[in-house]
Amino acid sequence: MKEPASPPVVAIKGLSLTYEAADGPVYALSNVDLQIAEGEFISFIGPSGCGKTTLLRVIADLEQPTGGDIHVNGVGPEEARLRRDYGFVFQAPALYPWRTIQKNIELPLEIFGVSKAERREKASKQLELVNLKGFENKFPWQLSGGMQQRASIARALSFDPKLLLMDEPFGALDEIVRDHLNEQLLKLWDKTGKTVLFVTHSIPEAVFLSSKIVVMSPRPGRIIDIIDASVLGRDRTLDIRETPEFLKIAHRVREGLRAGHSYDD
Ligand SMILES: Nc1ncnc2c1ncn2[C@@H]1O[C@H](COP(=O)(O)OP(=O)(O)OP(=O)(O)O)[C@@H](O)[C@H]1O
Repeated sequence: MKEPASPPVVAIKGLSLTYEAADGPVYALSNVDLQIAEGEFISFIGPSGCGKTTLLRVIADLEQPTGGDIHVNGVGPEEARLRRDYGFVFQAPALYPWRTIQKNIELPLEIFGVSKAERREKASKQLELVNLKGFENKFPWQLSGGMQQRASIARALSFDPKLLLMDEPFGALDEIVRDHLNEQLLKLWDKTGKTVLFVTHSIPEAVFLSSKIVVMSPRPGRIIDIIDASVLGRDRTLDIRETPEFLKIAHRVREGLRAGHSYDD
């Protein structure tokens, strides 16, 4: 008999968000429907202004939608946030320069009042997961950009959230470093079984990392295609990017982006 499907980690129905700007309304999200299952790696891709960041921020309870429904692990975004269901990684590592790497990773735990011994243990586990063992006593400025971003991933994972939200985390890094981090992130995903929501502008990055790719379009911000990439398996290495299966998915993403592009951009 078939196992009953577990409830979606993120369930979004008819979601809209309109910003009231000085020169009129901005339709950042319009009628978005999306279901994300546990353990998926979902990338959001689309041109600037299509609402990728807004969608992530709504899920993280950093913005309030103006219409529709959203549930995260079966509750509203606020309750999920208070329950610490999310970790958030931003484009800039945003580490505190006066704290060591260890102390930066411990920070969310410190805020939540976790004891010193437990903080140490949890931070050490995450340091190992992102391959930063041995760098715990360094300051952020002593680390490369890629290492700093790995430290901010460890910080987001410090209280072991079920959901990792990543807003263009590798956008500012050069291609070689980015490739390397993509491989490490896939391994981390496989090891931890987290559900990852990842914003990117890069087609190869989206296809390489994801189990599903959500293609978005601006004015109004909306989803125009959802592409299943599970045919690529979970155990991927960078050379998968040369395979016909990979190129076929990349082609479909590109077609989606082209169809949703307005040429007055
Ligand atoms: N606080 C705000 N007030 C008014 N408009 C906003 C606000 N935040 C975002 N917007 C607008 O909402 C739209 C969606 O923005 P959002 O940042 O979500 O897009 P994005 O797809 O993440 O873009 P990018 O790829 O450039 O980061 C854009 O037109 C943006 O200018």
